[in-house]
Amino acid sequence: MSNIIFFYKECGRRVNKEWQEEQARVKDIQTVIDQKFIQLQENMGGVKEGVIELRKTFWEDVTVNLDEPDDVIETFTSIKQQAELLAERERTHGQSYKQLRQLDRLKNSPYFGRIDFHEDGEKAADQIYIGIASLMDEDDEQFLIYDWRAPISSLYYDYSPGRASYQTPSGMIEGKMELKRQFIIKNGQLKGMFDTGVTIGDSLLQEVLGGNASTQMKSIVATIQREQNQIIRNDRSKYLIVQGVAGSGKTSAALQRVAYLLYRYRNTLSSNNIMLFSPNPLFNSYVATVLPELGEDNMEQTTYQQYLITRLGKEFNVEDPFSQMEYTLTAMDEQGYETRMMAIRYKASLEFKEQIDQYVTYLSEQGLIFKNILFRGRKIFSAEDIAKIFYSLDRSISIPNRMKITSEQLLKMMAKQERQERTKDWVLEEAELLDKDDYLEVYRRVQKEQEQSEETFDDAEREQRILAKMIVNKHFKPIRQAVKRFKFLNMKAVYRQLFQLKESFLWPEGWGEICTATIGQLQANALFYEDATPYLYLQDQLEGRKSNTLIRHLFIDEAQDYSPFQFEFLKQLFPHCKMTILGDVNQAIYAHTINAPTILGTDLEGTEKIVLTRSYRSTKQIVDFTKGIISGGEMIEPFNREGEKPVLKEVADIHSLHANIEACIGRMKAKGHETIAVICKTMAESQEAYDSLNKKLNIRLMDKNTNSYEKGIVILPAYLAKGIEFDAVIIYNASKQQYGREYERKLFYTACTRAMHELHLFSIGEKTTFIEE
Ligand SMILES: Nc1ncnc2c1ncn2[C@@H]1O[C@H](COP(=O)(O)OP(=O)(O)OP(=O)(O)O)[C@@H](O)[C@H]1O
Repeated sequence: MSNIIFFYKECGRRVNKEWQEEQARVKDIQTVIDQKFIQLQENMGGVKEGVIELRKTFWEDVTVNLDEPDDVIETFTSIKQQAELLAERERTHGQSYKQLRQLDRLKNSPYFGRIDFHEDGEKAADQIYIGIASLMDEDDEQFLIYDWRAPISSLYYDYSPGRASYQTPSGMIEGKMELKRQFIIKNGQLKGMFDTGVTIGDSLLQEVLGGNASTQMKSIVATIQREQNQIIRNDRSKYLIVQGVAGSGKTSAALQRVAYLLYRYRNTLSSNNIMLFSPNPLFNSYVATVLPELGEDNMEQTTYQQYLITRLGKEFNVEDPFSQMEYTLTAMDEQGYETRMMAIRYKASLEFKEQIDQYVTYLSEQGLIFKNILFRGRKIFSAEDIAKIFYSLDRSISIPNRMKITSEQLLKMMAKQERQERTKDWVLEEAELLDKDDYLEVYRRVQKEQEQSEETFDDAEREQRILAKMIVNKHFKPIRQAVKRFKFLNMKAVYRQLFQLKESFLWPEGWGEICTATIGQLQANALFYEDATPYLYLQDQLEGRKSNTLIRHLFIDEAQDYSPFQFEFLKQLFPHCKMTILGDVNQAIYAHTINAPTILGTDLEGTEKIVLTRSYRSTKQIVDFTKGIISGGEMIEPFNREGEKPVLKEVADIHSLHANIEACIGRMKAKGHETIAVICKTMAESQEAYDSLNKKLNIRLMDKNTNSYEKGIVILPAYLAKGIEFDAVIIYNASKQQYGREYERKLFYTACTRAMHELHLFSIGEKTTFIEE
């Protein structure tokens, strides 16, 4: 940073004067912020007291009168008005609190950029200062700072001085950019400033990227690159697909895009309308601070596995993708391995989806399997009865609608059975065991009936009748609910049957073995990861789609890991959503991606594609090394940041490996690297490495349940390091034996591209052939 200050102070009187003017402006802005802060606090005090007072006196201003129906309505209206008033005050208070936090952030670093833009037809250029939020002057008339997401701010990211234009809701504005300046302001002090050319502050980017890796992702608003800005501000496409090389800023751009959308559509879109699907829980927490840092609430975050568990977790032991990955990487010698690999690939494909669609057509005519409905252990409807109802309905009605009609008919018939049940002996017996609360309830109902009915009944008889009704109703309730939720469909058996049908389906080679393995698994109430999506897809075709309409924008990060089948399923789940899909084909590490299309190749209507080829994470030396691992790596351009060349060392055995790694870690620490990762191929290898290295080093083992990490030394398998980065990376054993199959090439690439400043590779014996000479 000192270079930049030095540069400016040494550049003569003119520059010095400008420096002073800018420093003075920073001071002036601070004064305005202080005034606004005080004013807002005063207002807030009033609002806060108002809220407390209103909560206290809530019932005093409400007239409660329940005598006549009209009075009840009036009371209800009065409570509603009071509640609305309170909610409004609470909202105002919440907003003011948010503004206070925003001012606090601005005070430290009010802006990072300035452009002087001379709009065509205007007399002079305007000075536009750009920061993470906008700020008006004391009279709320002029912008002192423009939000980085404002239309005019895009000039800063898209142009160098010269002719420039930007889009506004009312059309294109053209003009000339006369100056583009970058600032570094910390703790309210101007620390550096320089005028920039084409790209935004190469030097500033150097500074930012040269720093230590962080355990939480940072916002990049001050240094967004032009190509990233195209992603962030894209308003048009239904599907925005970003293929970006490792470290090209896909995740960063995605998060700034969320902030942009929240700003651009602030009247219609809020953070709970946006969802991010991320690769694992660790990644979820890694990115969780970016939006709050920008003054926005976090979007909804989930992983695909979390979704699967919500829907299937109660019925099955659902395998997670990491266990599947561990299997595909370690079980090569186990019996049935090839079959499983084949199954993983086939069940991820659109061919399998088509077979399921065909199966659904078949089920429309025959073959649906139902369950008996039991009441107190007694069958009240047999599976056959239900099948009869279902298949007696007109075949032109869709399956989900027929399910609905069947459910309604069953409910009707159940109501009849329920009435008959009330006179049975067990009801009387149970009545004797009722507790006090139940009796009170019965008494209350008896009273009510008495008031309403003109006939006179024997109270005891009335009581008995109500009691019986209550008891039977209680027992029927869960069954009724289950029927409403179509639980009478034997979904597990229907899915299993798919693997038992031979005729009229076009099954792939090896299908017989796939079927045996799948059925075995289902019988143990377990579901392979590759079965979970097809299972839910089939269920939704039969029971009706469960679509989420709250989410209006979906972000899928690490999208290369999703299968075409999963993508179809997601589209069905989020039918009205716009999607931003980000990934890197070279990091497609799951077995289903072998020789298969990824969703990054999607070409649906409304798709726009952006390719990022510049890598910002790693030094030039690391990028030059990693681009040699994959085919087509020539197109990857490193950002010009120098570092040491990656080092590979072949060692004789595991003892020597550990001794070398210990020494290497010692050197890394001495150089000031704060996050150092020993990346293994699998969890099994990570555990082994940990057990040994742990004896001498303070080291943490990360597994699939880890959801945050601190600075220090960590050991983890490559597939969990996805999306995150470290100052220094040590590849535990880059041998030919470990990384020998073509399938492991991308895993190896993913591991190596996690390094920001230093990469060290060790190999027991001969190194992998993925490393070029
Ligand atoms: N414009 C930028 N300004 C500053 N830093 C940037 C910029 N773009 C990317 N970076 C930095 O580069 C690193 C990689 O970014 P990010 O993780 O978003 O890339 P990615 O494409 O998602 O990577 P991967 O696919 O390898 O997980 C991060 O440290 C990020 O802060």
